[in-house]
Amino acid sequence: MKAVILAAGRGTRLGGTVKPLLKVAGRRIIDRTIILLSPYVDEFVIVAHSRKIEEYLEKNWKGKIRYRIVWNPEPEKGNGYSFYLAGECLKQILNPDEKFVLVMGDHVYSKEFVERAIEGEGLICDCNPKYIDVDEATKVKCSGGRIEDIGKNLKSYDCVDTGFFILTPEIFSVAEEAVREKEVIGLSEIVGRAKLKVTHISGLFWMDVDTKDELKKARKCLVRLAGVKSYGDGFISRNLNRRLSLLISERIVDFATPNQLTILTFLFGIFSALVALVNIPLGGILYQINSILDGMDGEVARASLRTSKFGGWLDSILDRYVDFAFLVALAIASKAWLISLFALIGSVMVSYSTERYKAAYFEDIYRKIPVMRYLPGKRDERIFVIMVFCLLGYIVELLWLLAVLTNLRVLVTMLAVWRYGKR
Ligand SMILES: O=P(O)(O)O[C@H]1[C@@H](O)[C@@H](OP(=O)(O)O[C@@H]2[C@@H](O)[C@H](O)[C@@H](O)[C@H](O)[C@@H]2O)[C@H](O)[C@@H](O)[C@@H]1O
Ligand SMILES: Nc1ccn([C@@H]2O[C@H](COP(=O)(O)O)[C@@H](O)[C@H]2O)c(=O)n1
Ligand SMILES: [Mg+2]
Repeated sequence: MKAVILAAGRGTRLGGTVKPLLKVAGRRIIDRTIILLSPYVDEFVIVAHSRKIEEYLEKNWKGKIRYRIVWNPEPEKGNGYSFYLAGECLKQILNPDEKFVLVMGDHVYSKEFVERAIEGEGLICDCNPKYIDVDEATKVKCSGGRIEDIGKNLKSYDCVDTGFFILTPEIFSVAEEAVREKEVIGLSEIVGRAKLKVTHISGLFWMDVDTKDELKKARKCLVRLAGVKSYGDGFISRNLNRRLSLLISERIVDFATPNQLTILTFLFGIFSALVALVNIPLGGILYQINSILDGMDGEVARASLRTSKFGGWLDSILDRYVDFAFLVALAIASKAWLISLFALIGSVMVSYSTERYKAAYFEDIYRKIPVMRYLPGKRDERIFVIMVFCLLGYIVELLWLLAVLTNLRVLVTMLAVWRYGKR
């Protein structure tokens, strides 16, 4: 499938910025579009006006994707003219009934939106837009599953235009006719004339980034939506830690990489263990802060489409070292060596048992065996309990609780896998 990205806009409301090169939640808009469409698209046709786009693609995408640039020297003629120029190029390479994707260069889409939209037909519309200012949106009046009327100033409308289209080459004749008749032509007029089919998608994230406020909102939404893991977060993480880590993640997503955050969080965790050697209450507080910060790497990774097997593996490995270091600090402070050993083994085995399930069954245990999600003893819960007991000064009691809780959880995990998780 081919994809057209209209990237010839002048970005007037953003001071002439080349909007497709704007960084939103750690990814330039054009990168996010290419990454999300690449599983479905074998060649991109990018309509551009700025040489910066050509230079950027040359530096970052040459050899990784097939693309060609169509120059639009007259962006003032409207995005319909840009689409017409793309058509003049696409007509040479598309079969008569071959579908292709058309997206706007300044729109940001979630992975879930693209997965649904790519299966659609015609103009992808949103009946219940949750993230945009509807007053600014292009509205669509439908009749019989097709566009009856389209424009920003419609009084009566059924949905809004998401800027995502699944088209066929027959649209090009409509574009040619429109360009012959008018000096300035909008894409809306072309698809309106064509009475394009409409596919409705609702409740999924997409945004048109035209202003600084929309840029900030898109970043915040992407971090919050993609930032949280679907499963695997414990009670403390879901109800406390994520609320705090997301606030930080949305402020640093454009400046830090997931792996940098993993390493920084690890160093902070080791620091909390060293502090615990001399001041257990303070060490406990720092350990809980470390636990909160440990959510940032994944949040930034998911929001910026930069998750990696290595990063996830590194995150998990370094968490074990932090847990080990802190429990060793408690053992030294309490001199309760034997029970500390059992607490240490149990803590590591909680993580090992769930991660080993993933390696053995190639499934997430929390997805496959839902009851596991409610079993206490996940890292966020352990660390919060450790902080409380450190503040109260009950270290030996804490070590006994951890030793019993963690090893019992591993036993229950084995029973749960035996009962529910075997193939
Ligand atoms: O003992 P468990 O809970 O199994 O340990 C898991 C934990 O290390 C995961 O780390 P991640 O960064 O994904 O989870 C964070 C927690 O560590 C923090 O405590 C919490 O506050 C934060 O919100 C995140 O949930 C590893 O990825 C797993 O591999 C590991 O099993
Ligand atoms: N450097 C990293 C760190 C983490 N990830 C991914 O995030 C998951 C952990 O999510 P948290 O929000 O709980 O930290 C981890 O399993 C990886 O999938 C990453 O890709 N790179
Ligand atoms: Mg993490």
